[in-house]
Order: sequence, then C-alpha cells, then structure tokens
Amino acid sequence: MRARLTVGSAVLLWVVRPSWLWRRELAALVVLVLAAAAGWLARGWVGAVAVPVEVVLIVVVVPWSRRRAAVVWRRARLRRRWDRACRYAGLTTVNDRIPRIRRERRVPAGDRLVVRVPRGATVDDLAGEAERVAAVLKVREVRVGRDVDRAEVAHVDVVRRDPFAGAGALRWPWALAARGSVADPVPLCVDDMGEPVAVRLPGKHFVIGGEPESGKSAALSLLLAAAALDPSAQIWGWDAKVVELGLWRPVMTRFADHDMDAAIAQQEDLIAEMNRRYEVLEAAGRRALHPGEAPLILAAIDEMRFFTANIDGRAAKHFNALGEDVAARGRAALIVQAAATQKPAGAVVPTGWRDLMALRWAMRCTTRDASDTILGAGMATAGFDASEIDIATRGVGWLYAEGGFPRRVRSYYLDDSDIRSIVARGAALRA
Ligand SMILES: Nc1ncnc2c1ncn2[C@@H]1O[C@H](COP(=O)(O)OP(=O)(O)OP(=O)(O)O)[C@@H](O)[C@H]1O
Repeated sequence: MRARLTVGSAVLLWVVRPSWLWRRELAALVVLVLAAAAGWLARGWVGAVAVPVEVVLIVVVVPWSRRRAAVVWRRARLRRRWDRACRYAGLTTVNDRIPRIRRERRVPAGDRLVVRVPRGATVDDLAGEAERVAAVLKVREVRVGRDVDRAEVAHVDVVRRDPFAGAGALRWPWALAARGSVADPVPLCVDDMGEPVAVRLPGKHFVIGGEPESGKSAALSLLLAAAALDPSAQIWGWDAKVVELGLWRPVMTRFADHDMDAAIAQQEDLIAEMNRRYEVLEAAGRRALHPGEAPLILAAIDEMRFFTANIDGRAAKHFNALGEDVAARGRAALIVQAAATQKPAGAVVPTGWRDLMALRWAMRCTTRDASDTILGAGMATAGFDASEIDIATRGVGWLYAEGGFPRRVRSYYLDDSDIRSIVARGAALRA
C-alpha cells in the first residue's frame, strides 16, 4: 500500500531535495540573473542580454574558471546520480538519510569515493546493495570496502571501464630517467582503477608467480631497472636459464647460473655480507640500516624452481635454508629478495620462505592452488584468484602487500630495447 503524501513530504520530495541537489546550478542561475539586472540598470535591454553572456564567456575562456566549472558540474552530477541510485537501492534510513559522498576523485577507470553512511546504517548495507547501485548508475561495477579505522566510512570504487582491457603495454614512468633512487617508491604497476602503484624497496621481499608467459620476468625487470638506475645499489642474480637476466649482466655485481654449487656459494657470500652489516649495526648500537648507509642489495632469483626443487635434493634443501635466512634477516640489512617462479607449488615455493615475502604478486596461474601458493591459503576462496585472470591480458595479476587485500594490477612493461638503454645508463653511472 502506498503511503499518502502530506504537504510537508511533498515539499520535501519535490522542492527541498531537488533544490539542494541542484543548488550549484541554481546559484549559477542566480548570478546570471543578477548580472542581467545589473546590465539592464546600466545599459538597458542590451546590457540585460550582453552582461550575462559576457560572464559566461569569461568563465569559458579563462582556463582556470573553465576547469573549475567543469569539475563542480561533474561533481554535482555524480552526487545527484549517487543520491538517486541509493534511493532506488532502498538505502534510505527511516529519517530519509542516504550514504553521502564526502570526497570524490576521478581516476582513469571511474570514480573513487569516500562515503559516510547515515546513523542506523552500516557499510555492509551499502556493500549488500552494490549491484543495485551499479545498475542504477549504469556502470560496470561498484566496489565497497569499509575504512579500517571508522565503521561509518566506506571507500567506494565506481568502476566505469576496465583499464586493462585492450590497452597496450604500459610504459614504465622511469624508463627514460637518467638515474633513479631505490630509496624512492618504485612505480611497478597500475591498479584496476588505473591508478599508479609504487612500492618502496627497502624492507620488502617479493615473490612473483604465474604460468609461463604470464609476465613474471617483465615484473621482475622493473625491480632490476630501479636498482640499475641507482648506482649505489647492487644486483645479485640467480638465473638457471642465464638468458632471463642476461641483459642485466653489465649492471650486476654477482651472477650465478645453473651450477648449484655456485648458486649456494653466492647465497653464502650474501649471508656473509649480511652478517658483516649486522656487526656494524651492533657496534653502532642500532637495529637497522637506512637507505644510503650501505648499498641496497637486490637479490633476484629468476625461476626459483631450478634452485628450490633441484634434482639434487640435498643441494636444494641447502639453497632453501640459505634463501629463507636471507629473507628472515635481510630486511634490516638493506637486502631485498625478489624471486620469480613458473610453478607456484609448495615444493617450489616453501611456505616458510614465502611467508617472509611481504609482497606477493600472482600473475595468471593455471589453478586456484597455484594462486594460493603465492598469495596465501584461502585467498582464492575469498575472491582473489589468479587462475581467473584473462589469459590474453599479459602482466595482469593480484598484488598482495602484507596487511591489506590483494589488488588487481597490471605491471608496467619494459621491452628489450628499454632494458638495454637502462642497462647502458646504469653501467655508465657505475663506471
Ligand atoms: N605488463 C605487460 N604488459 C604488456 N605485455 C606484457 C606484460 N608483461 C608481459 N607481457 C608480454 O608477455 C610476454 C611474456 O612475458 P614474460 O617473459 O615476462 O613472461 P614470464 O611469465 O616471465 O614467462 P616465462 O615463465 O616463460 O619466462 C612478453 O614477451 C610480453 O610480450
């Protein structure tokens, strides 16, 4: 049964609420009417027409005011649509309140909103109606996440398009830089709203997994490139195929190929260096080295499987114990481990070692289990499943940084000529 409309509710519904939602446009109209009145007083009917036209022209011609007017109009339109979507989705409380947009930001794939839910409602209510809100907004998807600190605040992504679909390779922002610094956040990828994601290397370890040709080496290249462009950084490489890290050899301090004894010896040398750094720290009464106090060492292992699941079981066990030690103790000694694997399985990526890797990047995997091996148990069930990534979108994966939820991202890409040019610059910086 329909409730009868009282005069008060009719005024609210047909006058107050629309006026509030259109208040900026109404204010602009009032300004134009005042301008017309002033023009009429000064120049008669000609002035009444000319002055408002002049005001509009000034706003349109001056870049600052044009941009500002466009932003205000777009925001107002978004808020009106949001208001309508929430009301159609039944998110109105008993006293006619809806979740309100507090802040909004336009990003390449849509809008990022900070929304406050009204008293009596929860962020879960909004999340439960996300599909209905998306349908009214006529967008691809609406994603809702609760703010960690405030239960009444939601972070809402209004996804209008998939930034990865059909897009060509994304050029690495530092590709042409004369030099870089590993102390700065290194751009690695864009997230699924098209926003750049940058990561500070010191204090992190990386594991990258995925099926062949999924884009692991390309992602690893970005870490290598960042280290190459910083002459204070060292790169130690392990690559059984030799050719994967081959282009980086001129900027590498140490390199080990498929010789297991050499690979183990190089890990032992790294541990000796780590121990030496801890002695320095102990002598200084300190707990950790800061960037700039010692060379950051990037320990890059391409195709972990050869080393961690080597046919020589004893050697593999030895290598794993050393690798895990570097992961456990390396962070404070400015040693960053980055390992890539084609076969994400427990036997190849020991879970004890994996759990010490703060950043886990799962490119497309063949199975849910493989995806969980990189991201952690239960992630696929929670919706973060790299086996569902479209096979055609190379470089797309789930990036998991400790403490948050995995984010769907696409890595930047460096082709061989970019790598050669970066290596040449890195070698010149080290000469
Ligand atoms: N971020 C990206 N953007 C666009 N194309 C990419 C991206 N990453 C990878 N590719 C494409 O995918 C191909 C395979 O990438 P890559 O060599 O990094 O895969 P991989 O997982 O390391 O493969 P393998 O395990 O066989 O070594 C590249 O040659 C490139 O064409």
